[in-house]
Amino acid sequence: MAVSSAPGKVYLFGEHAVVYGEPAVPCAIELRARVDVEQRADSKLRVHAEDLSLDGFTVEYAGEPEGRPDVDVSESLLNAAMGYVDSAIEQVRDVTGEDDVGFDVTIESDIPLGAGLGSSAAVAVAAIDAGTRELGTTLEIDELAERAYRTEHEVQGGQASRADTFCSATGGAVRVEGDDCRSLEAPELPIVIGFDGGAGDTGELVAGVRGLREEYDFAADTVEAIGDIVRRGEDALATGDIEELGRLMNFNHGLLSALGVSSRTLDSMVWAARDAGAMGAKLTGAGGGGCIVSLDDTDETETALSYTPGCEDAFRAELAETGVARLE
Ligand SMILES: Nc1ncnc2c1ncn2[C@@H]1O[C@H](COP(=O)(O)OP(=O)(O)O)[C@@H](O)[C@H]1O
Ligand SMILES: C[C@@](O)(CCOP(=O)(O)O)CC(=O)O
Ligand SMILES: [Mg+2]
Repeated sequence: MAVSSAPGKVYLFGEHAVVYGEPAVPCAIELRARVDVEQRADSKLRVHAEDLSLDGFTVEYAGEPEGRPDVDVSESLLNAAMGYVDSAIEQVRDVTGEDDVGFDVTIESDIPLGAGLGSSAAVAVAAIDAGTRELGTTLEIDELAERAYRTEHEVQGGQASRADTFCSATGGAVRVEGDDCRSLEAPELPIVIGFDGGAGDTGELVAGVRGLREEYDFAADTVEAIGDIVRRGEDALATGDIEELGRLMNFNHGLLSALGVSSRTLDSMVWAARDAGAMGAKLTGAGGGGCIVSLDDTDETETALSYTPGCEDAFRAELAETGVARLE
């Protein structure tokens, strides 16, 4: 058996715009997905994922050729739920050339699903890493990140950036622009996360922004303006100017909101954080529901969020210096 874990992330800046070639700066956090992979004697794929629930069902499912799990949900919901693991295993088969190999896969994760903290990327990175190692191949980190990106690209309907997967594979703060992926020096950041208990569908939200961008020049300009914010944000990170980082995060949230990917609860958590004195607050990830990220070195934001209607959980997040971890 091989076991790997990989971290989730928050976006300091640049989600969505990064899909269209603008830069983004995500930052890995100490919430991890752990994936155990064991080769089977046959070619079946059996996935045990306790945290994955569909309309209240916890799913244990056998992938092809055993077919779909026996739950009463639509095919599209099922594909959204199962797609990342299925596709990660396809990458393992492709990279090793062992097309008929079967696996038992067990996933345990601290990262809420679909909440903008990059659970999909962490699961893809850890699954591909453990799956390839189980077959005796240890991938370089860049190759692992690239393979995990292909998984996100496929499941998100051909629309994905390398940001989440590179960040999860390498850890730390990173900068991604197209296929240029690099690690960044970052000061210690007082990150506080608010979670509304909900989720958004990344593929759908990305498609929504794409539609706006094609329909309206000013939406395309908004995407470019997010790129400008990221470039200024990089300067602020380099000089350790956390107040400026906060102001830029606020601006970034406004533009994401204009692109239609915020929600009432994300907005109310953002405002609760700002009212409590956070230096900045914005949604993180695809949006629609899920998490906000804010910067505050006092306890005020965490406390205010915990009393904010719609906020289910508020917690401080540490930067994860380690990306993929090879545990067994
Ligand atoms: N613990 C898990 N077990 C199984 N699949 C998971 C797990 N965590 C995430 N996933 C996969 O990732 C998907 C969520 O990814 P996504 O919508 O991109 O949101 P995010 O990456 O922000 O969490 C889930 O629908 C599921 O396919
Ligand atoms: C919206 C996007 O920029 C980030 C999605 O992040 P998450 O899956 O919501 O954690 C999409 C992408 O970069 O592939
Ligand atoms: Mg994702």
